[in-house]
Amino acid sequence: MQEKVEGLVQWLKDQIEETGVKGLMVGVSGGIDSAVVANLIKRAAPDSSLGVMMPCNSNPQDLEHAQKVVDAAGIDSLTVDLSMTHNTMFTEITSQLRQEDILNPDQQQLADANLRARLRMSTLYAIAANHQYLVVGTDNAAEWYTGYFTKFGDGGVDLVPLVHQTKGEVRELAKVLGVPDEIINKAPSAGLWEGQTDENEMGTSYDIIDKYLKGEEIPAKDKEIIEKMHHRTAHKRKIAAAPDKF
Ligand SMILES: Nc1ncnc2c1ncn2[C@@H]1O[C@H](COP(=O)(O)OP(=O)(O)OC[C@H]2O[C@@H]([n+]3cccc(C(=O)O)c3)[C@H](O)[C@@H]2O)[C@@H](O)[C@H]1O
Ligand SMILES: Nc1ncnc2c1ncn2[C@@H]1O[C@H](COP(=O)(O)OP(=O)(O)OP(=O)(O)O)[C@@H](O)[C@H]1O
Ligand SMILES: [Mg+2]
Repeated sequence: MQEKVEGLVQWLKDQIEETGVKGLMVGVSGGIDSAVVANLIKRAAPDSSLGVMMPCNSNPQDLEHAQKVVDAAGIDSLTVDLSMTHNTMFTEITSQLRQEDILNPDQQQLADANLRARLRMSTLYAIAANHQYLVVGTDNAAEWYTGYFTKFGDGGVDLVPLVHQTKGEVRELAKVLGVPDEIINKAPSAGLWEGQTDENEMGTSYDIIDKYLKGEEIPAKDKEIIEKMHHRTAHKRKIAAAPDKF
């Protein structure tokens, strides 16, 4: 794992060198993926790395966890509270829809959740432009393969260092990097609505997705869920479709 840490840190340093930017930044949620990225960017750019905490009508415990991550990593940080912006924007959007266009409650919850992820992306890019930093994403191999991220939200980033690491490998990296146990041991959540956990929403588990990615046998019902998610989200891993030139 130590070798992997060094390889990823070197890769991040190379990206700074090749692109000519001044540093790297990440949204810090209080979850394990962003905790690992915060530590990696701090090592790659000790004096020019930034963690941004962005509560958005979130559970207050997320912010406490995010602060613990920032403190343990020793990374510079700032907090931008997006709750009011989100309320105003979502209320204004839905008030403009015609009655017959009003979404069902599940679709509405998803639209609301994805708006939060995209407000975070907009915030990160506003700060990145100011600092001349790159925005570093946190998607791991399991999230990337299943498309379990918001297109142009948490998926809207410049670098994706963890994209070949299974969730299990992210946990191992977190231990080596000194991420607090409380963060390592909690259930992965997008925190996009009260009580959301990744594994409940997906209907399968990261352990099973990791096994699938390593070519190991998994139950047929999980295989079906994973392949369906992968197929349905192919568009998120490609650039926008364009017609042939004529
Ligand atoms: N075939 C196609 N070709 C091109 N574009 C296509 C398309 N199908 C849908 N689209 C477009 O994509 C949109 C749907 O994609 P998207 O907006 O991403 O939305 P969607 O995939 O429906 O939802 C995002 C999922 O990611 C989860 N998430 C989000 C953020 C963070 C985390 C986390 O783990 O922390 C998890 C979230 O809980 C939810 O399950 C559609 O509204 C449409 O605009
Ligand atoms: N409240 C938040 N403040 C700042 N960034 C956030 C916040 N919520 C989500 N993000 C960003 O969106 C990313 C995607 O969230 P995701 O839940 O997949 O990762 P995580 O929270 O780091 O880890 P876990 O999957 O274990 O919850 C986060 O890693 C982080 O960069
Ligand atoms: Mg999370």
